[in-house]
Amino acid sequence: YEQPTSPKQFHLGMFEIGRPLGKGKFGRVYVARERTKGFICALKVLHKHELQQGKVEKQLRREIEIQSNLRHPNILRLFGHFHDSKRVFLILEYAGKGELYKHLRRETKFPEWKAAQYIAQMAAALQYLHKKHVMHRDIKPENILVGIHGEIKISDFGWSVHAPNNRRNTMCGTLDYLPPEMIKPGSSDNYYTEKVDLWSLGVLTYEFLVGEAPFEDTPVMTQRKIARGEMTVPSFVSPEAKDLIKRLLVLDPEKRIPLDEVQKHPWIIKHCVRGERATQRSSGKSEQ
Ligand SMILES: Cc1cc(Cn2cc(-c3c(Cl)cnc4nc(-c5cn(C)nc5C)[nH]c34)cn2)no1
Repeated sequence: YEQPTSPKQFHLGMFEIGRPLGKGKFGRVYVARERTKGFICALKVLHKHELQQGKVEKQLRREIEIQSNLRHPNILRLFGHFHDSKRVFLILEYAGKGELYKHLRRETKFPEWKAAQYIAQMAAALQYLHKKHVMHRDIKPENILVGIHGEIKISDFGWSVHAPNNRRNTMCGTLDYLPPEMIKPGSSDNYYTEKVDLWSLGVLTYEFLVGEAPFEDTPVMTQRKIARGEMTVPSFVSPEAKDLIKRLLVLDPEKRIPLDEVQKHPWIIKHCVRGERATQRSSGKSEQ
């Protein structure tokens, strides 16, 4: 389908609402078809009173402002938004294979070739974001969707901001993905930059390959392990993958491997080179 022209005003009557696709903290997502052109999208419906109670209106405004200006194959498109008396509606790109974390839970962990291709796509999307001085700040499997061709799409820019950010924001949800600079209380220059996403990329790489996050523990222990960078990589993880994880999970944000080097890392090159072998491997035809 051609993507919707951008009429200034969208409204609910323009859409035929289909089955619910999922639910989040402040609402639900439905598959929807835009009536005039038959364009399929995902309609995220958020309830205003819940947004007010959760004090997340400003965050939603930022999510809309940031995500509607992004154009990248590994970032979920936000085509538009509208509201009625009780609800806010986000018109989002429909990701044909759904939520990545459900695939990860079902498969427990990903084979190295799949994890490497996902991490290469994440690095490309983050490089695009960081060039625009946007940091996502909430990279985790729950905020990644899978497109119809198996490509991944970062979604949920509710925590994204323009870098650098001097304000401390109370984060909710899992601590697992937080970098040390966001949990260390009272560090003098308690500002952080887009390098927070490099740490989260390291946590994501680990979780794709191991099936659990590297610092997973009780909240207190998790914070302590993160602050000390204490984690062990199981022996079944290849030395190349372990090397990339270790270069991302560095306490000093300035010493984390930059995204352009992530994309040239031996583990990424080994699994993502565009040759016949790589495609054979990814279809599982050749030796693993
Ligand atoms: C509120 C709220 C719910 C969620 C989580 N969530 C995201 C989706 C979703 C989006 Cl935003 C876009 N495309 C999707 N495609 C699917 C899907 C496709 N298949 C075959 N199965 C599913 C499920 N889900 C999509 C749904 N829930 N975030 O905020």
